[in-house]
Amino acid sequence: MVSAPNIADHCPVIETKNLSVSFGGHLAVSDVSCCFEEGTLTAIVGPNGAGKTTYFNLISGQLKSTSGHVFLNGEEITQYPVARRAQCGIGRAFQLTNLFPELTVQENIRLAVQSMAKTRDSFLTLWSSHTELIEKADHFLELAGLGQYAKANASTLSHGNQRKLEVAILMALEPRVYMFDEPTAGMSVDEVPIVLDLIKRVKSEGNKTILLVEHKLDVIRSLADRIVVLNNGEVVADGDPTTVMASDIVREAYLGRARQDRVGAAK
Ligand SMILES: Nc1ncnc2c1ncn2[C@@H]1O[C@H](COP(=O)(O)OP(=O)(O)OP(=O)(O)O)[C@@H](O)[C@H]1O
Repeated sequence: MVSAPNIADHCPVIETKNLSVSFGGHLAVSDVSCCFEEGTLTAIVGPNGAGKTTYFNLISGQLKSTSGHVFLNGEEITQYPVARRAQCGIGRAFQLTNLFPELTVQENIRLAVQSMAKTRDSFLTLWSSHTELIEKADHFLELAGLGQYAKANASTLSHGNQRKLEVAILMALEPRVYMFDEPTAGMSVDEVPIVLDLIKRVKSEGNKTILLVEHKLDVIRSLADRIVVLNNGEVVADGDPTTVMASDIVREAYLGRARQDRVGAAK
């Protein structure tokens, strides 16, 4: 067993050490060691099949690693199941699987607020603070720009509004680590800014650690403090966005830009 990082010196919020998983001999994530600090937003990028979602699954607990370790605030959580990791503060927005489609938008958020309150308070306190719970749910509802849909069933919302609701639910759960997997996928151009603003709002709290799997360069540019590039399950670049995006190998192979730029310049 690998010893936990030295908490006295410095302790990243999330750390993966030599993390690997293979599927029938295919190494989908290969020996990935990365630290993610409080107050930062890291974009995990790479071509299709690079291992981004698999790496996310290993951190949030959906998948068990073949080898390696995951730490949260210095505590080893490698063997913890998903629910325990969530209780410890890892929050992940799935592609709409977190929603209760037959409940209203307001009820969906209220459930999240309520589950947070339950972990903190007794039922007696809960009962007396019922109004406070609703007010808090409405606060997240408004933040997500979903006020007008409060009484609508979640299943009746557009895809974009369902994604917003998902982010609002995640915010209501107040995790320490936010994991977003392509949060704007399938959204119309005018819906994207609301989700980006929500993520910026989380970021502005300054004490959250945000991981984002994303393909869209403009989204990465507007949000990321750091980019980690995966290819064939391995980290091939890691650094500040300007440096990583300017790197030829990354632009050409993983972001698909260098060739386009050259073609554009030659015209
Ligand atoms: N449950 C699984 N069983 C077998 N192979 C898997 C499984 N999950 C992922 N893989 C394989 O692992 C590799 C990494 O997949 P992953 O979904 O993590 O890539 P990705 O970078 O998220 O890709 P994309 O950008 O297309 O979503 C791929 O080759 C994929 O086929």
